[in-house]
Amino acid sequence: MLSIKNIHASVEGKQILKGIDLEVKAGEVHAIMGPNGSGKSTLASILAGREEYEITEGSVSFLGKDMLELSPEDRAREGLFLAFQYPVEIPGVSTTNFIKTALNEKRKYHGQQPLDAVSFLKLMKEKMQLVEIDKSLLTRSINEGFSGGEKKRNEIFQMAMLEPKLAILDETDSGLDIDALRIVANGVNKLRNNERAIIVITHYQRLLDYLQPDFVHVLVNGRIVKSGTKELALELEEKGYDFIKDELSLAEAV
Ligand SMILES: Nc1ncnc2c1ncn2[C@@H]1O[C@H](COP(=O)(O)OP(=O)(O)OP(=O)(O)O)[C@@H](O)[C@H]1O
Repeated sequence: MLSIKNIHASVEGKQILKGIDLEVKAGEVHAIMGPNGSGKSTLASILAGREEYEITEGSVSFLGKDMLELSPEDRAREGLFLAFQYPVEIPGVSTTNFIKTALNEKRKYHGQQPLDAVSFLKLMKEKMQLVEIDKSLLTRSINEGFSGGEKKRNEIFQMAMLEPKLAILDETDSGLDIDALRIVANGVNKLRNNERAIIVITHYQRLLDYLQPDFVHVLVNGRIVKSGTKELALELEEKGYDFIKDELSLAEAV
């Protein structure tokens, strides 16, 4: 599904990613954790194709294609979805219209007819139940005046509607109350299947309790310095990042 090899990236001349390697297969859920400022969102941004990030070395293949050669729009049409850490407000555009346009663009790219109004509404209804989102939010301008939790739930609703091959959730758990966290995590779990991969960027073990990732990676200072199973997240919760930094300094000294 996704193969990241030796990615180096910089922004405004500052090197942030210093050699990332990551292999993600269909059906897998990967969690990326790491201290503030270590480069987690930057990794998500370069995968989505944000232009201010310069990739200075390395390659990314997505579904067998050279991802870095694709425009951000084509990456989305190919099946990439990014749930933003800070979802943007788009005044004057309702979530419903936004999703309808995105969905039909994707269908057109894959040679399919636009979804008719009845099928679209049926799909909306089904997915609304999945993420337990209030109908009134969908007719309002995207994210305008939404609470932090509503914005995050709206991101997962968009994911449910667009049915991506690869979803990257950047701190989707931040700002959620305990019930909303459970609802969002359950929504994500329902969207798991053998043909879809999910990368979750998070600071909190609690989300991973619900999601049960297959792999956990720790990103420190622009590199993945440790990978493991979900037990690694428990160890991090207990010991903090210092033990990894200590291991790193020991390895460097040796
Ligand atoms: N557009 C930008 N302009 C300048 N610096 C940037 C930009 N984007 C990221 N950086 C810098 O890159 C570094 C990594 O930031 P990034 O947001 O990727 O970290 P993160 O691991 O996601 O952090 P957090 O856990 O706090 O969200 C930080 O020092 C940040 O200030």
